[in-house]
Amino acid sequence: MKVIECRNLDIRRGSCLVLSDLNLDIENNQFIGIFGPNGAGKTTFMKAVLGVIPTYRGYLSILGKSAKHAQKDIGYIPQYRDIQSFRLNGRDFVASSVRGHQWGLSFLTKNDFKNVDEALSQVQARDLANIPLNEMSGGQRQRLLLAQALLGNPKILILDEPFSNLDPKWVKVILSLIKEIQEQRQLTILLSTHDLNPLIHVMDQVLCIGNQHAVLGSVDDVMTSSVLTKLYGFPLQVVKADQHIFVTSS
Ligand SMILES: Nc1ncnc2c1ncn2[C@@H]1O[C@H](COP(=O)(O)OP(=O)(O)OP(=O)(O)O)[C@@H](O)[C@H]1O
Repeated sequence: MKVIECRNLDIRRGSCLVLSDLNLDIENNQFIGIFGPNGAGKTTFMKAVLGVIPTYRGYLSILGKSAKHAQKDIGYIPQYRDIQSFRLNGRDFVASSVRGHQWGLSFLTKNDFKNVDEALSQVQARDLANIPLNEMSGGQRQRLLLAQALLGNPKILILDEPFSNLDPKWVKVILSLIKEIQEQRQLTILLSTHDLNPLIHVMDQVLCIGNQHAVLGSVDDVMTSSVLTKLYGFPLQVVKADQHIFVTSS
């Protein structure tokens, strides 16, 4: 089943054409790593899928619906969400997004709290329920953001650079958690990153975005010197060694 379908899609931010003539299909239960230079349009693409940026031309279908109508099927962790200074404890923080589509604090039912506790269990964070956010590590807060994204049983998870502030050990921990949840719930995952190496054994395909274009395929097909040189707009070399990928401009 097609989860995301783009046909001749153009996406603009203001007067700038960020993505042009995008054609791609993403199937159900796929883990997609999104890669590309700064400012290429990774966040823009993810926000178009989320239905918060309008598309300019072409066709975009999410789970057979318009992006706006599919919003309830998507869990999202935005880039740079700084929750460090929040005075809430872990459980209240996750609970605060139970009715994410409503303004202000809302009354939560017993069933809502049951769902919050299930989400905390799923990300192995029951022990964080009563701890204030400002006393947690970055990796612990990342678990709570993941718990929030899982509320409402989404079919798609969009994670915008979820590892940017984590050390390699925490990247591994959070990534295994995401993979486990994906397999259990048969989710489609879009995860953007500037380092694909931790994802190599976890993702099904790479979506590389650059120079207004995007290429979707296996790591072997996409992470090549010729594809990256085209998308980055200057000569790049890709070296694969010891199950790692090195991208270099020399
Ligand atoms: N709110 C906005 N209004 C106008 N242009 C924007 C806006 N946000 C981003 N842009 C532009 O859209 C382009 C794509 O930005 P985007 O944030 O999607 O890139 P990215 O690939 O996610 O970058 P990074 O890896 O640095 O996070 C950039 O040229 C950026 O300047």
